[in-house]
Amino acid sequence: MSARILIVDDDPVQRRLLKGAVERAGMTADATDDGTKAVKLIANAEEPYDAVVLDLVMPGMDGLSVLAWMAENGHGTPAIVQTGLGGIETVVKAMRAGAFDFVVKPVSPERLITAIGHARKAGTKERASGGGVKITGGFADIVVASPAMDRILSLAKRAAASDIPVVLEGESGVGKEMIARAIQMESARRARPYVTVNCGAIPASLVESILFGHEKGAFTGAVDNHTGKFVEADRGTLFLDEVGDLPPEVQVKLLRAVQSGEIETVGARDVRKVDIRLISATNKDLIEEVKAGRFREDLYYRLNVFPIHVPALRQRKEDIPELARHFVRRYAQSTARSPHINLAPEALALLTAHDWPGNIRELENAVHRAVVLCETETLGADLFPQIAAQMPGYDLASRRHSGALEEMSWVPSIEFDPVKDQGPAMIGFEDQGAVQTHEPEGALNAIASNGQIRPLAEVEEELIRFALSFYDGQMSEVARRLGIGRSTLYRKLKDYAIDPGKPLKTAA
Ligand SMILES: Nc1ncnc2c1ncn2[C@@H]1O[C@H](COP(=O)(O)OP(=O)(O)OP(=O)(O)O)[C@@H](O)[C@H]1O
Repeated sequence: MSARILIVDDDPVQRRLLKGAVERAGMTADATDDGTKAVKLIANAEEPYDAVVLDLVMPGMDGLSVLAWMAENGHGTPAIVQTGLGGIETVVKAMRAGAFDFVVKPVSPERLITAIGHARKAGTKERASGGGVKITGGFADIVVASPAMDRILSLAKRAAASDIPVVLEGESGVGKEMIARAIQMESARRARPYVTVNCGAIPASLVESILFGHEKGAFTGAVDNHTGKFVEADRGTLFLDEVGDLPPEVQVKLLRAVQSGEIETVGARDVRKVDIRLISATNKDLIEEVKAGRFREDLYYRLNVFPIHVPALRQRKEDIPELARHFVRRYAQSTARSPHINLAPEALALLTAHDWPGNIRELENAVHRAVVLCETETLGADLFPQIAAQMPGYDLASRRHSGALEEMSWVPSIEFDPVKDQGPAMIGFEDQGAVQTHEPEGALNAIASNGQIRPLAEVEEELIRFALSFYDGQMSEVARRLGIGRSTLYRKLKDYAIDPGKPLKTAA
C-alpha cells in the first residue's frame, strides 16, 4: 500500500504544491487548511498516516498546538514542520513539541520527499523491525537533509564519475573525509587502493619520505627501503588531508607528481610513473595561503580543478535532527543498547539550537556520550550538559531538579535573524542560516539616487515584494512578519498591483 501523507497548510497555493509533490512521488496525500481539521483527520484515520507535513503558522489551531495534541494523545506519526527563514526559535519550539524534522520554506519537492522518506523510516512500522546502521563508505552513508548538502553531494557524485582532482574545503569535522571516501567508493577506482595521508600530522622532516618513499641509506636512519604513499596508491586514489600544511619543498615535488605523474623516491636515481587520482582536503582558505606565499599558486590551480566547499553544520541546521538520530541508532547498536533508544524532543531542540563549532564530529561525540550515559530508552536534554552550558539562559540544573524538562519556556538566544542592519542608509537582508541554499536577496535603500530619503510608499511596496518572495508567497507568514493583518496585506497588494505569485518580477 502506498504511503499516506497528511498536509496541513492554510495557504491554498502551498497546499496544492505540496500535495502535487507528494502525489508525483507515488504517495497518497490528504490536505487540509487548519489544525482543528487536521486533528480530526488524524484521530479518525482508520490506518495512521505515515507522516504529517505541518505548517506552523495558521489561524485558529496552529502547528504547535497540533503537535502538542498529537503528543498528548499518543499519535506517533512523524511530523515534518515547515518554517520560514530565520525561524529558528520556532523550529526549536517545534522540535521540543515533538516534530520529527523541519523544512525551510520554500521547500523543494526533492527535499520534501527526502524528509518524508526519513520520517517514514523512523516511523513505528520500521522501528518495530529494528534497523541498524550499516557502514558501506559510499554516498549512502552520508546523512543529509538540507538542500545545501544535497547540492554538495550531487557535485561530489559528478566528481566520482571522472578522475578530476578534487579539493574539499570546509571547517574541521564537516565531513570532508567522508565525502572523499564516498567519491572513491563510487568511482571506477573503487576496487583499487585508497590511501590517506594527513599532511598536517606528519613532522615536516618526514613528509617527503612518507609521500614519495626513500631508498635504504638515503639519509641517516633510512635503514630500509620505504614505499611512499604515492606508490601505495598507484592505480587508486590518494587522499591528502590538510594539504595546506605541506612544506614548500614537498609542494614542488607534489606539483611534479600531479603534472607528469612522476615521483622521485628519496635517494633513488630514477623517477617512477604513477597513476593516481588525487583528492585533497583543507580547513584553511587555500587561496589565502597562496596570497600569503605559503602555498604555491601553480600547485593550487593543479589541485583545485574541482573545488567543493562543505558548509559548516550551523549553516545547514536542517541536517542536525537527521544526523543526531543517525548517531543515536549507530551508538545504540555499537554499545549494545536497546534499538528503540530515542531522543527526547527537548534534547533534539537543544541540539538543533547549538551552533556546533566542532561540526558533525562534535555532534557525534555528544550523542555517543549521551547514549553511553543513558539509563532509559530516551535521551533527555540532561544528557547533553556540555551543550546546555553553552546556551545562554539555559539552566539545566534547575530544570533537572524540578523535573520539568518538558515545561521549559527557554528559547535559545542565537542569531538566526535574516534581517540585518547593513549600514546607516540601508536595511539589508542576508540569509545567515543557509549560505549555500539561498543567495542574499539584496537590500532596501533608504536613500534615493538623488540623495534624498525615498518616499515611504515606495519603500513599503519594495518591502512587501521582498517579503512575498522571501516567504514564498505565504500570506499569513508575510502578514505576521510585516506586523499587519492579512486583509491589510491583500489591500496593499491591490494598491501596489503586486502579483503574489511573481512579487519581484515587476519590481522597479
Ligand atoms: N553527513 C554525514 N553523515 C554521517 N556522518 C557524518 C557526516 N559528516 C560527517 N560525519 C561524521 O563526522 C565525523 C567527522 O567527519 P570527517 O572526518 O569526514 O570530517 P572532516 O571535515 O574530514 O574533518 P577534519 O578536517 O577534522 O579531518 C566522522 O566520524 C564522520 O563519519
